[in-house]
Amino acid sequence: MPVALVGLSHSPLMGTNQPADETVQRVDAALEEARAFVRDFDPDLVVLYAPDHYNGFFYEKMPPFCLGTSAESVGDFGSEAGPLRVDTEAAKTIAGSVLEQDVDLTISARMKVDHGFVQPLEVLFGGIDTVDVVPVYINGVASPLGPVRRVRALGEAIGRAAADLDRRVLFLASGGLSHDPPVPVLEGAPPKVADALIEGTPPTPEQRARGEKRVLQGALDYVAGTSGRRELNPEWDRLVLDTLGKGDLDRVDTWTNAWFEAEGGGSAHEVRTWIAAHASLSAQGSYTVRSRFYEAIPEWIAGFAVTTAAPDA
Ligand SMILES: O=C(O)CCC(=O)/C=C/C=C(\O)C(=O)O
Ligand SMILES: [Fe+2]
Repeated sequence: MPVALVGLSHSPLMGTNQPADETVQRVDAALEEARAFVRDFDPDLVVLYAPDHYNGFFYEKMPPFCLGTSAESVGDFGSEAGPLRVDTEAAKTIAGSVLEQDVDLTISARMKVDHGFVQPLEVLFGGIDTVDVVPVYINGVASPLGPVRRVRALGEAIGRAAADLDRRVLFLASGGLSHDPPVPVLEGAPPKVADALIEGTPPTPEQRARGEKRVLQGALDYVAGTSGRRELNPEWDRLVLDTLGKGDLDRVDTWTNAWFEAEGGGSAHEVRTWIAAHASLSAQGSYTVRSRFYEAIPEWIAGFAVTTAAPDA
């Protein structure tokens, strides 16, 4: 079946804490190129790999991966709230096939998602209800994390499952690359924060506003060079993009979580979504990158990339 891939960084600060006009114009051009690629491919199903930022997944039960047979956006950081257009039948078929392939997978019949899922749908498709989606959560923030080879195994299994569908499937990765925004951490958290991370008590509007302000302040500190957090790392980001672009997934298998954090910061684990999407594409043979944009954008706390890829003929 026809397949294609788009990799897209997300940032909750896109549109609110804008970098210089020239940067915005370059990003817009890259996004327009990705939109043209998607229009040309004309997918009728999007397998969307994205992380969560303690809006849908909590430590009471924290799965490494979860496929939604239905999903609803919480609407954080001004992202669209409401139900995603999940193709429940396709989601169930893919989940069943993955499990049959000996890869464990949690499913959710009522998955809550945040800007990590919503932003790529808004950017590429103009909203959360314009294209059929199978949302796949990949834990990229809540330690402990398993080895990235398990992400590859999941991605390949989903790729094989998608091949059995009579659909035009776009594998879409949301997140990464190097970035270290102020996302809460359970270890050492004060009791109230720990409770929220474990139990997932929905934040009040005031609490949500405080979290969003904290991220904005984090970005202002990044720009000023006073954040004290891991700097963006363009060299590392290019290495990651080169390796994924070449389809060298055996090398990816050797990457450790400690290396991700040392080189890319705490949220660099979001690259897991890119690994999953490339593994899905690789399940149908070799592929070639069709376009690639990269720029380190401190205003968005993001090593920011947009890439497209398609199978070799
Ligand atoms: O601190 C909070 O309450 C919210 C933190 C948050 O959601 C940060 C998100 C950052 C990204 O999604 C990112 O940079 O990838
Ligand atoms: Fe994120």
